[in-house]
Amino acid sequence: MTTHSPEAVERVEVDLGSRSYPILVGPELLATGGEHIREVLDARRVFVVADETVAGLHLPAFQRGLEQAGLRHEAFVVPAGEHTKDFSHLERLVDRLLDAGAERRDVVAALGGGVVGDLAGFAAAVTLRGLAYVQVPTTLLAQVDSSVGGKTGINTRHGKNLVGAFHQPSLVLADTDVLDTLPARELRAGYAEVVKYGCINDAPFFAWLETNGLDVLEGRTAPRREAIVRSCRRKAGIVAEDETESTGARALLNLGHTFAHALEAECGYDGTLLHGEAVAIGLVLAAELSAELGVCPGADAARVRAHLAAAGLPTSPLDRPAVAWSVARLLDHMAHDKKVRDGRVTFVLMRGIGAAYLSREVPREAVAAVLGNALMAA
Ligand SMILES: NC(=O)c1ccc[n+]([C@@H]2O[C@H](COP(=O)([O-])OP(=O)(O)OC[C@H]3O[C@@H](n4cnc5c(N)ncnc54)[C@H](O)[C@@H]3O)[C@@H](O)[C@H]2O)c1
Ligand SMILES: O=C(O)C(=O)C[C@@H](O)[C@H](O)[C@H](O)COP(=O)(O)O
Ligand SMILES: [Zn+2]
Repeated sequence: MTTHSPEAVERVEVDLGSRSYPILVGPELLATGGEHIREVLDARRVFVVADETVAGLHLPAFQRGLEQAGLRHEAFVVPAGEHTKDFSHLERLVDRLLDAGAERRDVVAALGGGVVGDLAGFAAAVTLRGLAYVQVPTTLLAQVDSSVGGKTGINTRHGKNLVGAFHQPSLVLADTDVLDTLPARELRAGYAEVVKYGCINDAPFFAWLETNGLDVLEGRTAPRREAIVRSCRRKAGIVAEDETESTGARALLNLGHTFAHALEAECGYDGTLLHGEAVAIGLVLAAELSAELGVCPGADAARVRAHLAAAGLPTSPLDRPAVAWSVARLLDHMAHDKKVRDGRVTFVLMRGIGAAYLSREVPREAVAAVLGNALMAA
């Protein structure tokens, strides 16, 4: 086994006063996870939540690390996939924590992708009115986005992430080695959220991705770590400015998501569109809506589409031709967006790559026109 120097691990701080925490990014963090947990928490016992796939691949290494650090632990395995982010699995998980005699000094560890992170984080938020938890993200998406910032929750029949809580983790351990087992489709899906940061407020990062994106996807160590660290820095900065999405800054992280959540809801979370794939299409539609409204150069919208396509991501709902897409139904889903105020959806638009902003002035007809164009066969 290769051993890496401690310098190979980079540290990003999420600065939230008493709720601040570090994100560690680098190799072998599963093996050293127990020690890192001990550095930040006086843990009595660690309840590890993982889905079946991740449990088979990475749970033993994480458990060994906990044992080496002298931490007692217990594992709860949940089914893989978006359907697990629901009331029934939340209830089961909370019951299992209580059956195991959870106490306030126990810690939940979410070992997995965004589904496990959101579900286990929410279970931690509500069990005994709040257990500490650590995020151990194992997908690219979770390492660059869902493990950071404390949004936890589940989907309901009304839509995506509609029940949840802001509950910050005490530590994020992003072990870059675990990405070696991640299927290529999942890796690409996570890459869409990386591109999102470039679109929001980091045009040089977007340009860097245009040059280095394929290296990131192919797993070259330095560019991959650079992309993860830079994404975490961007997200940490925005979260520190507006932890609970109350001033508007954090809503920028929702770029592309008003469309994405509607697309996911329309597919019934059945895996036709992964979250990151829906975000890729959503980024293109948000850029095209901005161009349609005359606020964003068409050339920038074209760059967003071209880069996501070059990364092998879908850029149009028609990339999933088996779905009977309908503009009216997508608009209905958007009406449940959490950014609705007085019945109007707040959109995240772009004045160009790296210049996202919020607008409450987007006419429904413009959104319908962009969706209509997207659903017209090429
Ligand atoms: N809380 C937030 O801020 C936030 C941000 C972005 C996305 N999300 C949520 O995250 C979810 C999507 O997360 P995701 O894309 O990580 O999906 P996921 O958690 O479903 O993981 C994707 C698949 O990869 C498998 N997997 C995970 N790690 C693996 C590994 N190392 N090797 C092999 N297989 C592995 C999983 O078993 C699963 O089948 C969505 O529910 C989305 O809403 C939340
Ligand atoms: O952390 C945030 O804030 C985000 O918006 C990140 C998104 O990538 C993520 O998909 C998030 O779960 C969406 O949040 P929601 O509040 O729109 O459900
Ligand atoms: Zn997202």
